[in-house]
Amino acid sequence: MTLQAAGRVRCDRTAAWAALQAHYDAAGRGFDVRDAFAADPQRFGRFSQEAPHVFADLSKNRIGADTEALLLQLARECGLEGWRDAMFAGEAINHTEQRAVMHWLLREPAPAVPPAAPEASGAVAAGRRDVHATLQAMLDFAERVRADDAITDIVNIGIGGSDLGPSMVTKALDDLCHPGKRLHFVSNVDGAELGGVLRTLRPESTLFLVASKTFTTAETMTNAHAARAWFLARGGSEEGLQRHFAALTTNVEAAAAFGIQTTFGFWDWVGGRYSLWSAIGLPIAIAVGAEGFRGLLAGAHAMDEHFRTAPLERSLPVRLGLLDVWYRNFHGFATRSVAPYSHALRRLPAYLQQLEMESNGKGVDAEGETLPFATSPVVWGEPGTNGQHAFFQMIHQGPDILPVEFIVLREPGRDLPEQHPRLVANALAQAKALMQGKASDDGHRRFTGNRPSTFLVLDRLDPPSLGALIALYEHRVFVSGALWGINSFDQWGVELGKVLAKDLEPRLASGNGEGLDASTAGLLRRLAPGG
Ligand SMILES: O=P(O)(O)OC[C@H]1O[C@H](O)[C@H](O)[C@@H](O)[C@@H]1O
Repeated sequence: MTLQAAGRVRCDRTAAWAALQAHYDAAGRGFDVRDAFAADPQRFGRFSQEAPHVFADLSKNRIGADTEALLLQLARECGLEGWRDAMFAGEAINHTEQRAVMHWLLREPAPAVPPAAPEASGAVAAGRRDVHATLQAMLDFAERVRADDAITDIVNIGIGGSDLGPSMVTKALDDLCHPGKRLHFVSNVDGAELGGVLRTLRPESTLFLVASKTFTTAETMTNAHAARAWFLARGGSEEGLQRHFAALTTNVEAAAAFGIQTTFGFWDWVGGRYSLWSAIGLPIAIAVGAEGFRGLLAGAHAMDEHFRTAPLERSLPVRLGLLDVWYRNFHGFATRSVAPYSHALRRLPAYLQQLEMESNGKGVDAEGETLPFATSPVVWGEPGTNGQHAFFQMIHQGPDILPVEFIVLREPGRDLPEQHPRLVANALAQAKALMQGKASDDGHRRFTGNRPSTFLVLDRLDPPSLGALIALYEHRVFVSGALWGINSFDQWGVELGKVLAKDLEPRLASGNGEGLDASTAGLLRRLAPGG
């Protein structure tokens, strides 16, 4: 599909792009947030945004009202609204795989009366028919596992999108998790991970969930076969396998061929990194129950509606996505640090790395043409306050500007709530220090300030708020990807390494480097047994 056919215009081909460059040269480069606050008493209000379950303060960023106006013009000229509507209409916007992109459909509330006639496009109507029956079956299964005292350990075997979302969410909602169920996430093909978990388990009290959209991913299949062998070797029977293994996949046939009968399916229009809302979310449903899982979906749906209906200038995903474009393409800031001031959200940076960098880490536009500008920032981070005692030195005083995104909860979690004010004060202090800086005659003690940050606030870390936060990030990635003119929904960049690994593995035994480049051949010899 050409950009033009899709009603899209690549950002660098718009009038707004040139206007933004001129604006950057004239005012953006030298923009000082401290001066902007002094000049505009309304700045906090102007650059903060309420969205469902999430409040955002963008005012400590290097943007003025004129910057945002031009960025909004850019969004309109790029056809963002039409592209967003195409996603919500179920069009095959993932054109390199000829797939619709409808993770949002998984979050729609069940219709009071099932729709008789398809009122939307074919893909949406078909999806709507399937989603709720599958969801109900999965949630019923989750409730049965929760009620089954014989099952104490649930092992999710999956990688990438079949691991990061459920792993992050179950940690985030730990306060609400079933106290009698231990959840384990095994992703790496390094036997140390599965081996370490299996050592703590007994087959009769363990449920394995084999989570893989394709059911072909090498790491997951290797671990699933090893788990099955372990189960059978410890006295488990073939019938027992049926009670102790379930599959979460779009490839029901492959799961059956593996020997698993209990399968919860989903559809090719759910991208791996957007799949925690589907059957891939089963570990979440087991941990927090059907009601909790529905709460997660409801929060995400509220954010979907915000993204779908709010005018661009009041849309939080749009404002954040535009800021990303401004920083990446005009200021040249190459990274964004994510700093959740919440131990529970400690895996959010890892989750966002896949969501953002696998979606928008592309070097060609939708037509395959090489892009003359940068795309996804490197997303990285650690929970606060830990990061403060590690890399914040560089964020405060290093020569690079590293925008930070703080995520703060108004209400404390269950444990030691009296420590919460100290946590929150630290987040506020860091954001303030980054902006304000500190003058000193001694260069070592000088803080230049004017270092940008965004501050996201959730009232509490409950399923709806977390669902909304994740959906916010999904849509923000959509926005910047739309402007860059790329396909945010494929991931061809992960394929080459998979193919080469298949060729290299058998060579490891012999050290045979024939036909390989000198470096790989040399390493292979060094790594071969006795090398
Ligand atoms: O769920 P699976 O099919 O096993 O895929 C797991 C992961 O591996 C792939 O290589 C992709 O890079 C990811 O987008 C995907 O989430």
